[in-house]
Amino acid sequence: KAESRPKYPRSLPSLPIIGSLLHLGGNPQLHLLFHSLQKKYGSLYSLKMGSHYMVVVNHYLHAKEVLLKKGKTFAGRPHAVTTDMLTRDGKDIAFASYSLLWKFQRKQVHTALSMFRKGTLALEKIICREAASLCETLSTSQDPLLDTALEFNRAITNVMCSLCFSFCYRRGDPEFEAMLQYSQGIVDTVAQESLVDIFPWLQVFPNKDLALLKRCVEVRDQLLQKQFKKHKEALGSDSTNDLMDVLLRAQLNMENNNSRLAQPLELTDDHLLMTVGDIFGAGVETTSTTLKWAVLYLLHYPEVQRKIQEELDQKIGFERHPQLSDRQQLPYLEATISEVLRIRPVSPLLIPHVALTEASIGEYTIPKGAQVIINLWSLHHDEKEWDKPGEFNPGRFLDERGNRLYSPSPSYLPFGAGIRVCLGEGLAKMELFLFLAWILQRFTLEALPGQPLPALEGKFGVVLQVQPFKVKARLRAAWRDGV
Ligand code: HEM
Repeated sequence: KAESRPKYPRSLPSLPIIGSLLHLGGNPQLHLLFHSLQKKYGSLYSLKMGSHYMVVVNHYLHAKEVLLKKGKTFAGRPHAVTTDMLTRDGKDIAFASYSLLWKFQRKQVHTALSMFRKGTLALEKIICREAASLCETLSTSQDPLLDTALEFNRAITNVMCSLCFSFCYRRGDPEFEAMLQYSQGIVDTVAQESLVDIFPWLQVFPNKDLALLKRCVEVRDQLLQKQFKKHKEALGSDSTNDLMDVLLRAQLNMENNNSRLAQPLELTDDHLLMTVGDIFGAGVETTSTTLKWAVLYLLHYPEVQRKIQEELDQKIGFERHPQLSDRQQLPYLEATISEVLRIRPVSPLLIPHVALTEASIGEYTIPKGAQVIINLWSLHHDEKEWDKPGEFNPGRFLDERGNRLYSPSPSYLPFGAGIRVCLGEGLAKMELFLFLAWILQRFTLEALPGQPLPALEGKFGVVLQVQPFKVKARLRAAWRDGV
C-alpha cells in the first residue's frame, strides 16, 4: 500500500545549485543558507552529497524530537578528517560516537565540574580571580589599543587551565602565547575543513591548512603530555585537584573494577588526554567568543550597557564585588546574556548528529547513518516564535515588571539538549555572568573614536566568529572617586 512506503524528507535537487549558493559572497554562511532554504523546501529537508545523506532540521519541535525524545538514537557523530586528527580518531567526548566508554568519559567530566562548584577549588573563586586580574590589566594599561579580545581569551583560558591542570599563566608567558597560537590555528583550520568534512564536494581545502592543523595539534599534545606526566607523578597524594586528577583516578579505578565486568571498558591514556583536550577546546573558544559578542552588542546598544550598570549600581554598589549569588538580583544582566546567546549562537549548527539506527523525525523516515544538522539559527530566528527576531532586545527575556527571567519561547536551545547537551553550560553561564558583572561594575566599554564598529554579522566556522575589534575600557567615575 502507498501509505506503508517510507516517506523521506524532501530532498534538494542538484548539487551544482547548492554549490554555487554556498559560494555566494565568498564565505559560505551555512546557517543562513539553511535558514533561507526553508522557504522552498519546508523546515525539514535533506541534501545528498556523494555518500553523505544529510537532514537539516529548522523547527524546534523536530529539534526536540531529535535531541530529547530520541536522543540516544541520534547520539552518533560522523567521522571527519580534521576532527579525527584533532581527537585521535574520536577518543574525546564531543566528536566521539555514542558508546559506553563515551558515557563514562562524560560522567567523569560531569562529576569533576559538580565537585569543583564548591570547596577550596570552587569555580566561582577561580573565575573571580581571573576577573580581578582582567580588570587590573584594563585599568593599569596605558595602552588605549590594548587588545581586549586577547585579554578575554587569556582570562577564559586561565579558568580552563585551572579547572584542568590547577595551573594558570601570567601575561607574556611564552607557553601561553604558544597555546593561544595553536588554538587560533585549530579554529582557523578546523573551521575551514569542517565545511569540507561536511560538504566534501566543496574541495576547497588546501593541504597547507591540514599541515598547519597537524603542527597545532602537535603543540597542543606536547602541552597536554607535560601536564599528564606531572599529574601522574603526583597522584600518590590523596588530593584531587583538577580534571586531570579526576580522570587519572577514574583510569586507576577502572583497571581495578574491570576484572568484574563482562565487557571491560578501557580508558587509555589517549582517551584521557583527548578528554582534557576537548574540554579545553570546547570551553575556551565558545565562551570567549560569546563574551566578545556580548561586548560588541553593548557597543552597538549603549542603552543596554547603561541599564546593566544601573542595575549593578543599585543592587551591588561599589563596596564589594559581584558574586554568583547576585544572579537573581540582576535579571537585566542575565536577560542580556540570554539574548546574546539567542541572537548569535556560537554553535549555530551544533555538532552534526548521526542516526545510529533507522529512525523518524515527525512523519519522515530517516535512514540509519544519516547526519542530522540542527539549525539553531533557524530556531532562534523563527518569526512565529520571536517578535522581530533580528532585533537585539534583552527585555524579551523578562516578565512585564522586568523582575524575572523567563524564556518566552521553547524555540531556544543555545547549549543543545538531551544526552549530548553541552557539558559546560553551567560553567559557561557562571563565566559570562561574572566577567560581565565585574567589568561593567568598574568600566564603561566604548568604541575607539574614529573607528567604525564591526558589523554584527558573524563568520561561520567551528564557532560563529566575531570580526576583530578594539574596545576602550573607561574607568567609571563612581569607581574612580568612591572606592
Ligand atoms: C557560551 C559557551 C558555550 C556554548 C554556547 C556551548 C554550546 C554547545 C553546543 C551547542 C554543543 C553541541 C550540542 C550538540 O551537538 O547537540 C556543545 C557541546 C559541548 N560542549 Fe559546549 N558550549 C559552551 C561552553 C562550553 C564549556 C565552557 C565547556 C567545557 C566545560 C563545553 C563543553 C562541551 C562539550 C564537551 C560538548 C560535547 C558534548 C557531547 O558531544 O556529548 N562547552 N556546547
